[in-house]
Amino acid sequence: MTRSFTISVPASSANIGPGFDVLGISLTLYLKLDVKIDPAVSYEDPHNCKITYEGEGAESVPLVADNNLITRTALYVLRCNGIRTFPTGTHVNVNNPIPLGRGLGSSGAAVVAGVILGNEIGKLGFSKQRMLDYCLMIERHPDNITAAMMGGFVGSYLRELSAADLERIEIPLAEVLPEPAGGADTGLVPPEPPMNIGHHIKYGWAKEIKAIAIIPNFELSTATSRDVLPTAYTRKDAIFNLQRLSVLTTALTRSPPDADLIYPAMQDKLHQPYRKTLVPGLTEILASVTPKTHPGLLGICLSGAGPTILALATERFEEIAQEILARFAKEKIQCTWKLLEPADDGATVTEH
Ligand SMILES: Nc1ncnc2c1ncn2[C@@H]1O[C@H](COP(=O)(O)OP(=O)(O)OP(=O)(O)O)[C@@H](O)[C@H]1O
Ligand SMILES: N[C@@H](CCO)C(=O)O
Repeated sequence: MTRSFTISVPASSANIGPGFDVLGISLTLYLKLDVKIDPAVSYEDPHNCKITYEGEGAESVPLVADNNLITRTALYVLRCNGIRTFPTGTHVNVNNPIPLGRGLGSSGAAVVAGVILGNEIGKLGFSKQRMLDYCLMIERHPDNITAAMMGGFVGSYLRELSAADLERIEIPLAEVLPEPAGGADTGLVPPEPPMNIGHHIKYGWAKEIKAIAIIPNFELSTATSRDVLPTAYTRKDAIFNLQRLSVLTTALTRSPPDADLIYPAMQDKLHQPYRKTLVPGLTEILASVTPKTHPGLLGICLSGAGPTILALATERFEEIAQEILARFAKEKIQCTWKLLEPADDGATVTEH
């Protein structure tokens, strides 16, 4: 029997200033997979999976099942559960409006979509909480993943694992995800993730607050943007962030939002100062676009690992965006911008 369904997963912005690897907001820009399984159709593919792709990344994303992040993740979930390939006649059409490598959680959305695809195809019946465990074996900081899966404004942490569980999660990624094998099934059975790796809480969100994403026209991979960070911090800098984080999570829930409280609470000393070498103009933009110069602005930060800038505001969205666009233009960087809101439902599956 033919089956078709759509998986929808929102973009997300991690960190929100001081919440490095901890805070995430899902955003109303959705990666969509239209999946059709027709056993009467046979695709010439060793994994029985035909991938078609539209949108961001169409020129670069591989369309081979064991090489594409979405389907490779789905294969990992299936193989952990004793299923080697997609069912005969699987067609996955990807529609992706989330720009790649810009700090808007494109890889998080792809991993969440892949885990849900594996769960649906294998009829595994996992809860979102269990699916998060699978996601966290692949993308090992919980901020984007949790926001994309659960939706809304979320805080998350990784449970301290037992020595045995730690061994399972610390194995190299190549041994978790099936390696592209050019068609041959290596027979590898990947390790199942430990239970309940990630814990999260969903905060409220003041209805007046919208998110302006200013997206530069260059990619910055998360790996490169993490490579510039120090391995140790001073007590002073750790306390600086913790103090702000403790205020920010509640300040963003209060109506009307208080810019005097939120703007300073979105300052950070753990990642943004080090990433300025990778995002020309970053320090100047963060310091000069303020609630005083731009009424309506609440706070401003680097979105995830960058280079996108996220400005939270209640009004004058166009004006704020144009100011940041002009500042990037002085650095010879062209940008686009989008006005977004938290995507409350997170990832969803709709049967047709
Ligand atoms: N829809 C997709 N299909 C296949 N691969 C994807 C897709 N989206 C992202 N990827 C993979 O993820 C990479 C980008 O991941 P990266 O973590 O560097 O950036 P990001 O997730 O966009 O940003 P951040 O994690 O800072 O929010 C891409 O280069 C690509 O390999
Ligand atoms: N918290 C992560 C998000 C990027 O995926 C970082 O800033 O490196």
